[in-house]
Amino acid sequence: MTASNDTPEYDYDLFTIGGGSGGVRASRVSAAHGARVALAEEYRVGGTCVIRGCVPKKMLVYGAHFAEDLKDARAFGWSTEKCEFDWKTLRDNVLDDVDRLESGYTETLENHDVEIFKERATITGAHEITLESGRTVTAKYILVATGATPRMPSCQGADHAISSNEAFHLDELPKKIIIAGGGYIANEFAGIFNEFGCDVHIVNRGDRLLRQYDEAVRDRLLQISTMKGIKFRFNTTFEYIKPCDEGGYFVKLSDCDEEKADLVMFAVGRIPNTDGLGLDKAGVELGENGEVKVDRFSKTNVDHIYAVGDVTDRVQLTPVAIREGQAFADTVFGGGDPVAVDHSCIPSAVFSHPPIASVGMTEGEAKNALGSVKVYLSDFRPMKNVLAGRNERSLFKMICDGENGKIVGIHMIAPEAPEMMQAAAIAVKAGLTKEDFDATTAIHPTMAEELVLMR
Ligand SMILES: Cc1cc2nc3c(=O)[nH]c(=O)nc-3n(C[C@H](O)[C@H](O)[C@H](O)COP(=O)(O)OP(=O)(O)OC[C@H]3O[C@@H](n4cnc5c(N)ncnc54)[C@H](O)[C@@H]3O)c2cc1C
Ligand SMILES: NC(=O)c1ccc[n+]([C@@H]2O[C@H](COP(=O)([O-])OP(=O)(O)OC[C@H]3O[C@@H](n4cnc5c(N)ncnc54)[C@H](O)[C@@H]3O)[C@@H](O)[C@H]2O)c1
Repeated sequence: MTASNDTPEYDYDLFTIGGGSGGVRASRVSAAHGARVALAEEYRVGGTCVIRGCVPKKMLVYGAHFAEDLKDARAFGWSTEKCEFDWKTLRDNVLDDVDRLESGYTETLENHDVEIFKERATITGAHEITLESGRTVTAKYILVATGATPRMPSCQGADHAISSNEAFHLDELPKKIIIAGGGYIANEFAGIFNEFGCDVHIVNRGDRLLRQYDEAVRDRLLQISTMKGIKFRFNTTFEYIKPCDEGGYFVKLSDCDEEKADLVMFAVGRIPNTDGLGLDKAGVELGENGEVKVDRFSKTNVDHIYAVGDVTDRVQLTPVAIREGQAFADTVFGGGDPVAVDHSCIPSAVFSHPPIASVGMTEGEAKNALGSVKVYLSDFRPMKNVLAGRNERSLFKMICDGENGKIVGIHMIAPEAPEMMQAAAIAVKAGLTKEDFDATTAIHPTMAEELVLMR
């Protein structure tokens, strides 16, 4: 594209606010299409996923899993009695790798001639952006890719609690931690802290964990997590958090006696970052949770302002933000037909211990949508767990359309379930049937072979 020749009246063809998964992809690809691009990032280039989300979280999950592997190793003949865990070593290695990734993302943008402003940006006019330093610039298009921020409930003393942002930087591990929430972050960090030997308590406002996942895998996670020592309380809210003179906090939950904990963490959802962004100055419409409202091409009600990623509160996942950023760049600067992201059948995973992975409809959703469904189950103890004496069963569940056998959902809880699900999701997205799976020869001995052997 040759937008630079078409728009000499603006400083840039595109100004992206937010250097996370969506903003970086959109900026890099727009620049590759020939646009003159600038990007503002108020914290660190790479955004939530790279700096304080998926990537460092997954490294902690790996680190935590050694606790079980080292224990299980004894049944395989290894002596591991003298093994010790040092939190600071893991924390610092993870933070060093985050630094490395941040440099990589910055370099990629610079190699594509994207100008980076390492400061907060706000919209101050239809095409005008003002940087924290006071500098004002103009752009033909503005992309809002500001992500989301942890929601902090408003009980007395809520400011004593940490969010996932701080969890990566702790000076020491808490002996006892109370985690509010029952979603992705609560379950992932409960698994991490529990494996490191902390006494973990999950407190959920509602009556179920991970409500968007299939009931069978959710129940299995609750059962295994309880067996591993994580404590759960449902239908409970926080009344207060008060600091204790000798360190830690007094915590009062509804219907419970006051108790002591070393740390309280809130993981109760994330709210779109639109506060004070100046979207009102440009007439951009927001939804009731502050999310930027967009059409299927990620365009707001204002023709030259687009939004991608968590700030639109469609699906808060990195690969979705990246796809939306790519589609935006191709639509606006690619010179071809507009590209919309298909938000159906998105696979996802919870990196709990063990992890959950899922694609498509749950059994309940399928029954509501289709009426007649056929469900196949495989409930098994992985070979490695049998030898290790680990009493943890895995569960695979396949939901098919009762009329034509088309697979409409697969749900798993098993070691490496997310790795297996990525491949299975291709088949579900492509509309394959149970017969197609049955026609595929198993790879033996694997856990994944259960996918083609289900009855
Ligand atoms: C603990 C945790 C674990 C997660 N794990 C996973 C996972 O395993 N898999 C997965 O798919 N997803 C995961 N996610 C979700 C994933 O991180 C997000 O969906 C993804 O990062 C969204 O990308 P984004 O570009 O929309 O926003 P972000 O990556 O949040 O980027 C937005 C950027 O905008 C910047 N910004 C905001 N306002 C301004 C402003 N006014 N001026 C300048 N800069 C601004 C912010 O500093 C931020 O860097 C996790 C999230 C968390 C919190
Ligand atoms: N593996 C992954 O892909 C991954 C990992 C982490 C985060 N994420 C993304 O980040 C988003 C945010 O994660 P999250 O775990 O914060 O939110 P979530 O929406 O997954 O879960 C929020 C949970 O908090 C509970 N809750 C709400 N208010 C509460 C209160 N006052 N007290 C106690 N419980 C309360 C809800 O019932 C719900 O169970 C996710 O929706 C997901 O899109 C993805």
